[in-house]
Amino acid sequence: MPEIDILPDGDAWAEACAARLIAALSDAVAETGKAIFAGSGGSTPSPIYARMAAADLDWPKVAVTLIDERYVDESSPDSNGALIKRTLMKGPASAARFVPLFHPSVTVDRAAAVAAHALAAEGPRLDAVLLGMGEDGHICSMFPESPTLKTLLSPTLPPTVLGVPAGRDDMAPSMERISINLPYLMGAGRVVLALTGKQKRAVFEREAAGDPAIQPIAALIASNVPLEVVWTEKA
Ligand SMILES: O=C(O)[C@H](O)[C@@H](O)[C@H](O)[C@H](O)COP(=O)(O)O
Repeated sequence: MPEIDILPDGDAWAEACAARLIAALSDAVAETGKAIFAGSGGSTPSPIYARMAAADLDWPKVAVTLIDERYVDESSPDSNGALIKRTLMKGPASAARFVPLFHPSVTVDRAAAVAAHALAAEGPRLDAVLLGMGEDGHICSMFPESPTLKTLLSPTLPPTVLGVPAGRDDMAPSMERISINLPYLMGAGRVVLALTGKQKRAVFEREAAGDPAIQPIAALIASNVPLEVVWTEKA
């Protein structure tokens, strides 16, 4: 079971998450002249993005992408691209370059293939990743009941981006999605899993002890993803 870093309140929690991610990006810029950040959607990351946006970083050298996206363009309220542009890429951070996962295409799988190509062109690894977790235990678009789950969790594939079909029950996404796979997380510099609330902590502890073949959190742990879990009770 990975250690959970427990923060006293929402401010300290958001600050701790942002500081870890910014440190990883800053180290990557110093070492390689560039850095890649992949962020989550959902409601959890906004206060973290607000703090990252205020950080002193060489933003023109940073590429910002997503760990997953709904198959919608940025005019949709469900677009993670629109969310990250609005909450992270503002002020000095607007000088970063956005690498979308959504591309208009005939099918979600074709769009994912275009995204995989574009992301591979940015470099072999993500320097900093911010993950959120749903109360069903999903991270990225790795949903318990999705037919794409096994492929997304295969540790032996190269890092890539895959299309995820919509499903009918609560354990599958309600819309088509696009997601990075487990090997992208295995090769990442730092991976912060930002959690809030008693319920998510209980889900995390249950999932961590689960089956790596079908439970994403267990798969991350089994594959030695450099996971840093940062929790506070109330954000
Ligand atoms: O929805 C998304 O874009 C992310 O793919 C998803 O993994 C998210 O991080 C969790 O569902 C948690 O969402 P909340 O932060 O809203 O609880």
